[in-house]
Amino acid sequence: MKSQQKLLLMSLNSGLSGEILSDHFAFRRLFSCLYIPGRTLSSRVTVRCAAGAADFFDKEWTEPQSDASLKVEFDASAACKKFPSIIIGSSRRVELYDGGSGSVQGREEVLSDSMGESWALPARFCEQWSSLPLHLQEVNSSSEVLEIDGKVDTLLSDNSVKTEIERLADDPAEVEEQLTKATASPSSTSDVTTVEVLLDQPIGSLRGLSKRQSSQLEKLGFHTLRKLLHHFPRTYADLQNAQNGINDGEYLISVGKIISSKGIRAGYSFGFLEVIVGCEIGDTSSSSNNFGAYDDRKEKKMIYLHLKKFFRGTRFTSQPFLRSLQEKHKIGDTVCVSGKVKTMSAGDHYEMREYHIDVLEDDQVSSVCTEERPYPIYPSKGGLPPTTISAAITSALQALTVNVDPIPQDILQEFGLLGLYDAYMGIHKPRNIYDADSARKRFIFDEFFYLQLARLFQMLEGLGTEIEKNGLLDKYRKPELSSTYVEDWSSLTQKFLKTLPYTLTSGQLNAVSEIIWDLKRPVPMNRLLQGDVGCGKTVVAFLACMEVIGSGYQAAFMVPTELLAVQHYEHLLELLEKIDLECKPSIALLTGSTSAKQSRIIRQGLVSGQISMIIGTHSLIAESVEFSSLRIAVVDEQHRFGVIQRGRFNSKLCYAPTSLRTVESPNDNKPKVDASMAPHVLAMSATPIPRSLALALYGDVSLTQITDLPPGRIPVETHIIEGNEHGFEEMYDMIFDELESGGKVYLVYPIIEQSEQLPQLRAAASDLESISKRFLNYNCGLLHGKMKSDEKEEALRRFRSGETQILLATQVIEIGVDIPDASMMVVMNAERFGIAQLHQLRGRVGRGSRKSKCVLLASGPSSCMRLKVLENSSDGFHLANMDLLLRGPGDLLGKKQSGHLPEFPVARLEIDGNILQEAHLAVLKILGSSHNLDWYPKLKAELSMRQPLSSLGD
Ligand SMILES: Nc1ncnc2c1ncn2[C@@H]1O[C@H](COP(=O)(O)OP(=O)(O)OP(=O)(O)O)[C@@H](O)[C@H]1O
Repeated sequence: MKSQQKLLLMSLNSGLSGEILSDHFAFRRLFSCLYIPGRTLSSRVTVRCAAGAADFFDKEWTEPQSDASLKVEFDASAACKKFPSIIIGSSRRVELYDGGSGSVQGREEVLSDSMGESWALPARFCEQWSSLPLHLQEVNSSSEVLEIDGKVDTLLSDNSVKTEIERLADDPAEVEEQLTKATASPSSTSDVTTVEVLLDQPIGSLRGLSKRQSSQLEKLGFHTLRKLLHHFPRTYADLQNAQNGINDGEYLISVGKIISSKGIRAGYSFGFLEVIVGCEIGDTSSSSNNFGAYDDRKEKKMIYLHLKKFFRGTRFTSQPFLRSLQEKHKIGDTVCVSGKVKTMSAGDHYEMREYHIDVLEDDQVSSVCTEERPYPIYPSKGGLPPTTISAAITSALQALTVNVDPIPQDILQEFGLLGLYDAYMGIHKPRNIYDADSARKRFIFDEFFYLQLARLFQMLEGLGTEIEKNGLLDKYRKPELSSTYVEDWSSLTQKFLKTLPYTLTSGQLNAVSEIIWDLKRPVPMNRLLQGDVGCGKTVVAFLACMEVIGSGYQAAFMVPTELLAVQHYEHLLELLEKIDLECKPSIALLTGSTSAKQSRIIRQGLVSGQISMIIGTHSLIAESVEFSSLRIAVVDEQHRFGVIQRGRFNSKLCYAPTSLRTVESPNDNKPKVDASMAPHVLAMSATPIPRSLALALYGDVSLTQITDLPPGRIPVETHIIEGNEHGFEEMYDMIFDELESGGKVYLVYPIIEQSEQLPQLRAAASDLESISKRFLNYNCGLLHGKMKSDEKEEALRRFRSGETQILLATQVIEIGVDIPDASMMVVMNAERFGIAQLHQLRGRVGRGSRKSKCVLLASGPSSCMRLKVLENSSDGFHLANMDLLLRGPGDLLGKKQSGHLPEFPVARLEIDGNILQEAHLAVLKILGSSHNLDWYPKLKAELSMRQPLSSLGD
């Protein structure tokens, strides 16, 4: 039969389902169109597809089968191989609700409640698809079974639908066209209303919330469904991790019952709360346990988690206070506990000092324990229990519809993204951790996508002709890299280059050339210089400053700490020593410790132009500091500075180059700059960022990367040692050998003074005496954040000069400290530091030609495992990725970052650069096809609903 050859029969049992359908966007749209609120989930919908579409599937699927309720059971992977664009599992089934709680009935109620009765009516629904042929809109919602096939079409209660779909099926291109129109046509403005109406519904319209709860949610900023749905889980409980054995120092999530809760007064001004939770887990030690983690035959055992919180101060030791604490935790409550565990001397007892505890409702308990789904744990907000938030989110999810997505299907398809509906479900109700991860990807994509869309859209709007607009988009499609030859650098820059005690690496040379090219343009530069620790960024920035000074302007160099400011100042003075006196620029240092008198002299020098370069801390951006002609602001390790601070340089507009003492008089080659032009900004960072990021993010920020290290560097040999008695002896022996052979050693500590609460942590000041005694023939120094500025400088100076050979320090030395002959570092309680932080710390050694060592002392065997990545790699980018993987998926969400780049609630710029690139391409594609977004009304509406750009850190 003719139709048999070109028809694909698909029966959708249990709702509109079938992964394969959801992965082929044309089908998916068709189903979206056919979905009618009010139909029960058991309805079967069989759709006849065009021959071209049928070719997508293996032969047997093109043959109608005798069983009218043909099941979609096929080898999906075979189809995937044949058609790589089909990604199985990238979308959830087109289920409308989660599990049992989600019935159409429920949804209808929510919708009708929140949107008025009429919304749930088929006619109202079809209004959303105004461009669909009329008779398709008139489909009768009472059709229990809608099937279109030669054999079963009698079941159709409305022939018009059949006719239309059959007609469309004859021409696949037309199917596509109709469906595209249905979703993206400029005329389908009612879709836009749907999305806005849905996501931007006031929170009060949610079903199941009491007045008090909704006003509480309102107060906490959850004004709309959108706001609520963007309250992502902090982590997911995966009970499997407890089933697989527990190691000291591990992050554990477990469910159990509270068996005791006591507020204890342990001293005059010292009290603590101890909550004991008993959890039943699989006994891995049992020999009979060869079964899977959830196998019933597995033997169980109880473990006891002692959750402890300490309080210092007399008012925290009063009985009423302690009683109120203990009463907060009711014996018998089932709770989900997460945190780092420490083994206690009694077997099967573990202590948790930093933990989260969530009380579970009865129904949650069963879902956590039996479903094996990741269980989302929400951060509490403003005292509202996470369970209330979670319940509100569940209601909000029920109010969503599949067509809630403003991003067109073809873009989702092309970039392998979940639809928005699936993403919300995936993040809040994942079936497995991969669901949550795919959902996360979608939200990251959105963050990057809308930011870039808004920027480019605004820029396009400002342009007059189509040619100009296409020209702008072309610029973003093909970013050009430009650089300046050394011969074209100012003579001061060239002289400075010649006096350097080393030759620039090719990475440094390219970086300087790129930056100088920018400096010569009459528009403010906004450039990020990125390179791994110790690659030599400082000298590149110095050269950029020389270029500006050589052209008669001033430079400011801002660093996050006084230590670093002094270090850079002294380093620069040293480098300038060989420059002829008459052209030597005058340099000044301005920090919080600069005396008032000195500071006044410096400020006068800056205003008069007597000082051509200033190095300092954030005091540089104080209102009282003014410049005569500031032309470049270098911001070192800028992630330590807020965006606002950096932006404040812009207010220090430059005037004309006047009475500067520099040699080079302005010449004719000098660009004609606007006297009030904002200064160029050069930010420096060791945080690894993908190359595509800068342009993609801002459009006007350029990225320069140094990818090589100065020659002669020998990779730092890294040792992970367990901090037991034997480990410490081994470490001391290594220090001794290093000192004997003329090396210098940093000992890095997590804290300054020993603490009662954290007795397991080594402390810098407390260890000074014992280390000094142990290494009697050597001198020890101490450096930490609580010391006065001059004491810190002195400690560093003594270590640099070799007066001390051992420096006990805290993480103050993490950033920028440069003592090239320091050859060994020991990090105590290394697991207390993040991987990226340890990488930065380790970067303090191995900066010279001497072979260096780094010893990471771990508190227990499980921490050793985590630190192993540092033993195997010294690549900052790789380590940033590993850091994230090791911390687990829980940490992927809701992590705020600060710094030079916009703040993204979900995205992590160090690792999500590829998604950013995809979002960039998607934006170009969309704006390329519709400059004013008229073809994409949903997107246009979404843009207007999103936060203004300024709040994204611009
Ligand atoms: N081309 C080079 N050849 C040899 N040594 C160099 C070269 N460039 C820089 N150095 C030296 O390398 C050391 C590290 O340089 P610098 O402090 O600029 O690194 P950085 O990139 O700022 O590192 P960090 O991010 O750790 O602060 C310095 O002692 C510097 O003098």
